Amino acid sequence: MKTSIRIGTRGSKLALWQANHVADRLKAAGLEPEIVIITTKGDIVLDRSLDKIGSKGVFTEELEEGLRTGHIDVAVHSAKDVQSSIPDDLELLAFMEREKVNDVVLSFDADLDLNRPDLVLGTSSTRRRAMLRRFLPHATAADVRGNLQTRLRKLEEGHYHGLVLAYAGVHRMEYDGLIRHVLPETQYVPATGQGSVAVECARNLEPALKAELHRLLDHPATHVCLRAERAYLRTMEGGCSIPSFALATLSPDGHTVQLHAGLISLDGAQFLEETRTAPAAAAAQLGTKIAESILGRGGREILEDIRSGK
Ligand SMILES: NCc1[nH]cc(CCC(=O)O)c1CC(=O)O
Repeated sequence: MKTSIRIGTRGSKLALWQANHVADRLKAAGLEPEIVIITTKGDIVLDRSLDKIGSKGVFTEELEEGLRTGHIDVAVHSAKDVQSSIPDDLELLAFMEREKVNDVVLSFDADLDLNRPDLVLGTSSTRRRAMLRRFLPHATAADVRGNLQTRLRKLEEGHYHGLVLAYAGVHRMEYDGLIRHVLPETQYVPATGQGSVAVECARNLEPALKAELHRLLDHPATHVCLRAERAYLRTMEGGCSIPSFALATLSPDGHTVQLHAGLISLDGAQFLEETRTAPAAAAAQLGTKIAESILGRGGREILEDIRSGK
């Protein structure tokens, strides 16, 4: 088995944190990781919101090409940014242990009151925008793109009172001191995969190496949860551009997976959600079942409205 591993990653600070997280694990096991930075379309196109760039996998395509050519051995992504179906010649070899899943509100105002009538919150996600319309209808959601550092700068410049972000990224960038509110995950249900790091490789990577990387990096409990959430998203046929949400949890004995998932209309008026449990071995079927149910209960019409730009 070869021991030098080329780890492909985007160049943002969060992406590099994730890649270093992987590299540290591999180093501790006696492997020799090397980090290779690859720029993706999502890093270049910053003047349009993500749902308007159009193609799925805006943060992953160039990395996947690197896996195919052998330029890199593994690609590291935020699990949330990985498309629900990946190409046949590639595979997700590990989902790393999940960080706390909540969304949080950051502000330079230590006393930021979410009930102030003129509240403006920065967010780039359709899911968060729709949830804000539902749970904080007086608030204005301002679109914000760019990496976390850019968003923080815009917050500092006063473009909005607060910024809604995933706790995971905030914590990894050590911005915890700016967290003013932790949004409850029962209302602001996170996006599929939020808080976990995904490791992808070519299907034909050396089998012994693949097995070793899986053993060193995969967190089985997180993997089961992501299997349920990703099956849900796959059946929803959505990328990061639809306001769907999914959060799975595994019982302490590891036998039962619970999935809370759904879809919210852009205006926040319709909030379709469902929670069910299944044996851990049936995690994927659970995701598919909930998605089919949500689609049948009006989800199909919500997606149609979004696609036709209503
Ligand atoms: N879509 C961008 C993205 N991808 C992963 C994270 C945060 C960290 C994570 O959930 O892994 C973020 C930023 C955010 O949503 O605040």
